[in-house]
Amino acid sequence: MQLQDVSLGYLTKREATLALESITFSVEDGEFLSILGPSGCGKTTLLSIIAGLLTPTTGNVTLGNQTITATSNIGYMLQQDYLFPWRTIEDNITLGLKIKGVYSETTKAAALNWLSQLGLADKKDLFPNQLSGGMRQRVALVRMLATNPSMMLLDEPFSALDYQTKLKLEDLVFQTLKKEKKTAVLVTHDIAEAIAMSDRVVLLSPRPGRIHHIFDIPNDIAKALPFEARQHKSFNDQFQMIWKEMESLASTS
Ligand SMILES: Nc1ncnc2c1ncn2[C@@H]1O[C@H](COP(=O)(O)OP(=O)(O)OP(=O)(O)O)[C@@H](O)[C@H]1O
Repeated sequence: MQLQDVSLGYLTKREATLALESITFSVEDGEFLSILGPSGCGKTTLLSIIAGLLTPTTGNVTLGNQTITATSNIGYMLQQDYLFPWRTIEDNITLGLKIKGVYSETTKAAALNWLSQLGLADKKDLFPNQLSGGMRQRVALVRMLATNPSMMLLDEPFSALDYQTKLKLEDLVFQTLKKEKKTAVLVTHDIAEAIAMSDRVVLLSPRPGRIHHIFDIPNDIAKALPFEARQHKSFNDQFQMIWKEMESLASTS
């Protein structure tokens, strides 16, 4: 996936806001990339552009050789799980298949297999309000995987969870996406989460959102499970380095 000189301005009746300016980077196939930055720097806007939901004012975004659009095969996992409360877990995880017109015995079996791999086989006939927050996010992960997307977009998917659940789910998501060799882009406020999960971290500066720096996470951290990565002796050095850069942004904005 490639972003080339992407800028986006929001126009309201009162004012024009340049939310993003000259954003250029690429994400390699199978790479896990995080976008980090202070509130209002344009992270969600950037993710919406990558998803094809917003069209950049200038520049372009391509996946393979094609410009990304809202119909590109991209999966989402968001802070809220957005499961439909009146549908069973099975109906929720197969809904995307039905919408895309690819629902069949084979694709349904694959979705149920994911549910089983993520430890929720016995929950398929329950409704979302009968599950814990962590389980619901696992269902959201299954729903995303069921349509076999080319790329996964994760917008703060762990931030509403308690700390223990969050750490466990980070490992599960990381392991699953790596096993499937999926390309993933994560938006987060959390420096430690970005380091623990990613191959690279893009730090945005605010007003307008620009690339401040792209950090390469050393392999011994990037390739380890997030929980193990957090225990690594050089993890804290990475944290301090990115923390200082974020602090410098806060003091200049
Ligand atoms: N629909 C909109 N109309 C006008 N301005 C907008 C709109 N959405 C976002 N903005 C502005 O664009 C800028 C970037 O917003 P965005 O939500 O992308 O930032 P963010 O980094 O995701 O913030 P946060 O971390 O707080 O969620 C902000 O100045 C915001 O006020």
